[in-house]
Amino acid sequence: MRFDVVSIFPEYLAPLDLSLIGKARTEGLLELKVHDLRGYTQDRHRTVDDTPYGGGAGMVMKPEPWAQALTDIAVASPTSDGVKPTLIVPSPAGEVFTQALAYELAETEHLVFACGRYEGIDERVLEWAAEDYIVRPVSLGDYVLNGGEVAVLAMVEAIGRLVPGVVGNPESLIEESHSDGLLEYPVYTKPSSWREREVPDVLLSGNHGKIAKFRKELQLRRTAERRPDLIAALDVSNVSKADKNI
Ligand SMILES: Nc1cc(-c2ccc3cc[nH]c3c2)n[nH]1
Repeated sequence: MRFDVVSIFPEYLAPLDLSLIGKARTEGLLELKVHDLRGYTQDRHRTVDDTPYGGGAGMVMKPEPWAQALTDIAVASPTSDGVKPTLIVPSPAGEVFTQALAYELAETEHLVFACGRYEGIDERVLEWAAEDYIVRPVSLGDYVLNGGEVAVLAMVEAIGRLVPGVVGNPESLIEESHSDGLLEYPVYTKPSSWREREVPDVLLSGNHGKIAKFRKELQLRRTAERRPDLIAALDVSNVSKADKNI
C-alpha cells in the first residue's frame, strides 16, 4: 500500500517515521512519501495562496501548484490494477472518518492526501482531480483544525495499522473499540491490588467463558453510557435484545 501526502508543512508529518508506521515503512509493508507543495510553485516567492473571489476573510490555496503535484504523484505511481488512486481531502465539510472507512481505505492500493491550509483549496482542484482520482473529502470529526495535517496523521495511522503485518498480533485488531460496533472493555494488568483498588475477580478466575461474558457486558454498558448513538446502530445479530437493555 502506498501513501502520498502533499502539504506546505511536510515536517508536520515527521511522526509517521516513528513507531508502527515507521517500522512498517522500513520493512516495506507500507510506502509513504511526503511532498512539499511549494516544490510545485513557479514564482520566486513560491506562492501557494491568494485572496478569495467573492471576498471574505483569509486566503485560498491556488489551484495550479495542486494540479502540478497531483499529476506528478499519479504519474509517478500508476496503480497495478488500473484503478484510479483515491485522493483524500481532509475537510470539516467531508464524510466523517470512521473505523469502517479505515477498513475500506486499507484495501486501497494508492492513497493520496491533500493537506489544505488557510481557508481551504480552490474547489476547482477537486473537480479537476476527479479525472484521475477518486476524490473523497473526509472530516476527522465535527470540530475545526487549522489544516489537514493532523487529520492525515490520524488517518494514516488508523488505516496503516490495518494493513497485514503492520500490527504484530492481528488478534489485537479484533477486540478494540468500534471493531464490533461497541466501545472496548476496560483492561487491567499487574499488580492485582493497586492503591486499594482490585482487579475484578472474574479476570483472575481463568474461566474464559465467564471472562468473555463479563467483557461483553462491560462493552455494552460503556457504550450505552458514553455512545448511545452506537447502540441504536448495533447489528442486532451479534447482540441479543436483552443485552441491548443493559
Ligand atoms: N475534521 C476537520 C478537518 C479540518 C480541516 C481540514 C483542512 C483544513 C484547511 C484549512 N482548515 C482546515 C480544517 N478541520 N476539522
